[in-house]
Amino acid sequence: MMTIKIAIAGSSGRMGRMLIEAVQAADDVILSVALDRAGSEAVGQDACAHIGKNCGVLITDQLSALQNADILIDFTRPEGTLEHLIVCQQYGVKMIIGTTGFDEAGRAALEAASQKIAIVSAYNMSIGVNLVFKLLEIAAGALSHGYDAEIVEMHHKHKVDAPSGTAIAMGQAIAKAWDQSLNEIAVWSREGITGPREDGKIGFATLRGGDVIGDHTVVFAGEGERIEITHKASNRTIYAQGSLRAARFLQHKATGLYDMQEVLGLK
Ligand SMILES: NC(=O)C1=CN([C@@H]2O[C@H](COP(=O)(O)OP(=O)(O)OC[C@H]3O[C@@H](n4cnc5c(N)ncnc54)[C@H](OP(=O)(O)O)[C@@H]3O)[C@@H](O)[C@H]2O)C=CC1
Ligand SMILES: O=C(O)C1=N[C@H](C(=O)O)C[C@H](O)C1
Repeated sequence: MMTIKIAIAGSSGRMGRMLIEAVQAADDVILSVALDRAGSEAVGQDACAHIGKNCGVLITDQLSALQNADILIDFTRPEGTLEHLIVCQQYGVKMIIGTTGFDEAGRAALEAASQKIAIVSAYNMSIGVNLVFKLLEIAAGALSHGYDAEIVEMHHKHKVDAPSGTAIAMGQAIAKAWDQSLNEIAVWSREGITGPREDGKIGFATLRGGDVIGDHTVVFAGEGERIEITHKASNRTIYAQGSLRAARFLQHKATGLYDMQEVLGLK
């Protein structure tokens, strides 16, 4: 069994810490690089300090350290991920990207880079949410007439993007089943005298507060009944474990852009 050398970006972030812990606990991966951005107080500290361990990998802001990794796992911000993407192409380092909030140009950059390196990019790395995407395909296919789709998500108060990447991906799954483009039929928020709801639209509602890790509900509301499909995360370890599955999957890929459905064999 080959040990995969893992680099982690945003090492002192909520997901970065969780990923370091997961890498430490697994026996087929090893932490070789821990990155944080220049100016972060974490730079120079041992990457495992938050779990009361000394793993001998110091957090660095030097992206050239990436040449010591096989795969970078990146849960940061779009601008950070896009910077890392350039360096990963330079050194032939594969990427697992959990960062949300990319615009069209950002997504195009990932697509272009995937001709040089293998990338898994997914707005949600958990098995549960990826299974929900499948359920949504079935539900939306069966409920394409006479049902209104609404997506409600709630996250912790530190989250900076809205709606969540997962909510957008859920909308995309429904729109695809309806043979539509999400941008054409999404109602991203509502306020004031909105008029009656139009048929065929997908509505989004965003809640932020406290320490909620990630709740998503899709409602299909019809005359006389309502179907609700909900996923609630209670621990970030689901995203870290999904990322490690993606790392094992990427071991056998040289180039290409993949999602978690492909990693989990759900496509
Ligand atoms: N796909 C999935 O399954 C999941 C995706 N996410 C996504 O992951 C991302 C991170 O979430 P979370 O860990 O909660 O966020 P945090 O804010 O806790 O952590 C972000 C980390 O990235 C660093 N960072 C911020 N900007 C940059 C930059 N420009 N360059 C390099 N590093 C940077 C931060 O450093 P500093 O503190 O110095 O700013 C911090 O260490 C979000 O986009 C979130 O939506 C989250 C959970 C699951
Ligand atoms: O920022 C978060 O925390 C999360 N972000 C992802 C998203 O935007 O969908 C995934 C998960 O919901 C947690």
